[in-house]
Amino acid sequence: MEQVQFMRNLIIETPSEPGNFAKVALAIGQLEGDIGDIQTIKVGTLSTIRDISVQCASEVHLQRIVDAVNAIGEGISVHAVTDEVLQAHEGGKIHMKGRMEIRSLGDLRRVYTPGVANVCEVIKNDPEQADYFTGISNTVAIVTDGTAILGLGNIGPVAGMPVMEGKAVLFDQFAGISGIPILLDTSNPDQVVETVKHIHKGFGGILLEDIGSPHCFEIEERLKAELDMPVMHDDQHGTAVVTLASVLSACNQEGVKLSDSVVGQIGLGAAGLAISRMLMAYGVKEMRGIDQNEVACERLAKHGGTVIDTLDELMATCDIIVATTGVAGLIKPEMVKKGQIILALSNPNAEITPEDALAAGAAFAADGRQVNNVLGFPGIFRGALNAKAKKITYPMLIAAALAIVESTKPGDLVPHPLDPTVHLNVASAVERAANHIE
Ligand SMILES: NC(=O)c1ccc[n+]([C@@H]2O[C@H](COP(=O)([O-])OP(=O)(O)OC[C@H]3O[C@@H](n4cnc5c(N)ncnc54)[C@H](O)[C@@H]3O)[C@@H](O)[C@H]2O)c1
Ligand SMILES: O=C(O)C[C@H](O)C(=O)O
Ligand SMILES: [Mg+2]
Repeated sequence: MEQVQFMRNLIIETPSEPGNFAKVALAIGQLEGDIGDIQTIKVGTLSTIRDISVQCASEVHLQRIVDAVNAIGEGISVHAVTDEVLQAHEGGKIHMKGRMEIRSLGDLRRVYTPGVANVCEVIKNDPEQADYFTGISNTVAIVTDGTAILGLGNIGPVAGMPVMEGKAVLFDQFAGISGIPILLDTSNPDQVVETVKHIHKGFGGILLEDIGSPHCFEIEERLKAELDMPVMHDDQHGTAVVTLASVLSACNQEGVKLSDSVVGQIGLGAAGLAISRMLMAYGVKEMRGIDQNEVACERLAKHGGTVIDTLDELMATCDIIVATTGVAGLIKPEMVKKGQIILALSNPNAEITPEDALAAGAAFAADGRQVNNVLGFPGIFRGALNAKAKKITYPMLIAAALAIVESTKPGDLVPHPLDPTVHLNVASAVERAANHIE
């Protein structure tokens, strides 16, 4: 047999009758695939689905095994071949779970009818009691139309669901917030605003996620104006907060002032424009920017930035470079200026890897895995919800950025996302800013 090199999991459906799994095992075994763990995912009356791990020698060997299983016929088929990342997503990453266990009829009557009716009456007579007797004030809608999923582009809301589930897991783990994905099948600002307004009563806040530009700007502005609750487009402001924090940390460590620095922003979409606006508001000496889209460039100019004609010119004239284009490898090592700070933030793949940027002479370099809005949005919403804030204001965002700077260890650009103190510090700074406490 060829040398064993890797393991894959095959999701295989068989009719729910004895003997069918044996046929699958035989087909795999005859080709010298080595069966490991077997997990039954679903048992239905008609068919059963199992996750079978198989060690294979190569991709070609794997394909032969898949073909052999499919060739059995008789209702047996391979639905998917997964790896460890896909496996971590099987069944989805989130699940709505009760906070009470119902063990007795007494419990049932307290948690459900008739007891619950009294709670409904309490809330009917004083709607603010919903803050105490429901989970609404601790629940945030994660709303996407799927038009700018990471740097993958307009792949639709369903394909973007793994990102939204990921944001929900981060909300839960870092801020104790229930995040509920809402997938919209429209990008029309009127319809998005109308839909979110009609569902907002079940939520304490709205996180807009991976909604592309330019429609994201109108959607966020209108929702902020029309709803009395925290609304934030993560890719704009969550990213801008974390970027400001990392730029401040880099400047502190280099002994330079942001107000003496020229910053170049590559990509002026949702993330890029918000980063530019925040850095300008924070007093950067000059904000330069470039985008392949003329309207995006005009937006930067309208907000006081300088549009630059070529990427080479931008790279050659700025002390700090931030890139949010979604285009992997856009920045070539030969474009990097010695001593530059380079934040290439596109996910899943950066415009230049930190290793390449540092090797080319950058003083500091990071990518979108390190400088990531995960450092911002959980704590920002925790703080806003704690303060019962009606809006997420600019001072709250600046407070969040400064809390991230304070949580950063010397020598680092940003804190470790698994360091729970950063999320607590951001939450507390945002809550204080919302309550105008210095
Ligand atoms: N690290 C983070 O926390 C973080 C947060 C938000 C977004 N991002 C990343 O930033 C990227 C953009 O996200 P977005 O929400 O701003 O998307 P977007 O679609 O709103 O903006 C992308 C912009 O880049 C421009 N662009 C594309 N190719 C270009 C090129 N070759 N030269 C110049 N401009 C170019 C587009 O015209 C557009 O204006 C994504 O890859 C996303 O993963 C990272
Ligand atoms: O999702 C992330 O990892 C960060 C950001 O929201 C992005 O769109 O890339
Ligand atoms: Mg995003």
